[in-house]
Amino acid sequence: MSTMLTTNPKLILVFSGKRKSGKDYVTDLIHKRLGPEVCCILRLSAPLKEQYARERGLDFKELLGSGQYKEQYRADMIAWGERRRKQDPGFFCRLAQRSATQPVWIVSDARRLSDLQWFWTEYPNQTRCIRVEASEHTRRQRGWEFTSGIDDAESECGLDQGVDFDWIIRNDKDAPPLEEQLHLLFSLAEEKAGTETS
Ligand SMILES: Nc1ncnc2c1ncn2[C@@H]1O[C@H](COP(=O)(O)OP(=O)(O)O)[C@@H](O)[C@H]1O
Ligand SMILES: C[C@@](O)(CCOP(=O)(O)OP(=O)(O)O)CC(=O)O
Repeated sequence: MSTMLTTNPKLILVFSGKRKSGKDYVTDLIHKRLGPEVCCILRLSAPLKEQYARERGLDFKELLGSGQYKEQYRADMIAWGERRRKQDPGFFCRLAQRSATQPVWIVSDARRLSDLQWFWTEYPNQTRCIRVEASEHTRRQRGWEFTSGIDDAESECGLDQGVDFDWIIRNDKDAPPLEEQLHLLFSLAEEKAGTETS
């Protein structure tokens, strides 16, 4: 199924990172700083969870949350999503961007090379890839526990090698403040959106 690309963004920031590394925390911070007129957050997992919840009569909002509810279904959602991606690697990317109209898009949850390749192919000049990193100690403090079949599978490891990220954001207590690490990214976004203040 091919979806017409509905708008032409100036900048697409594609984030990835392990569970509890802080993808949502960092992208929410950027969204608050740039504002909803300038940027929107696209979650590739949102259309997946919406369809999965509909098919199984589950609570979509709970699946979008960060609690234990989604963890119960994560393995099955991964398998369900991978079956869809096998037929059409860009399926969730197209659905996630269909109503985006702002000049800056923040994709908060890329997990596979096919996710990055879709954006690089459709928007080669606008796409930048950012990796959010946190130590396992930090992630455990945030509620992460290693789960075999998930944390050693493509959903969590698909971008561990072979990607030359444009930025790496270290999201640990001993890392430089996020505002400092994100400074150049904020400047780029404001320049591309034409909102930079001199
Ligand atoms: N720099 C930070 N300072 C304080 N809390 C953080 C920070 N980064 C992440 N968190 C918290 O850790 C938890 C996991 O972060 P989240 O962004 O949901 O991770 P991910 O989306 O990568 O799974 C959330 O409760 C979030 O509020
Ligand atoms: C089936 C998934 O889309 C579920 C992703 O759920 P979240 O995006 O909520 O995950 P984290 O925020 O990293 O904990 C993963 C996939 O492989 O597509």
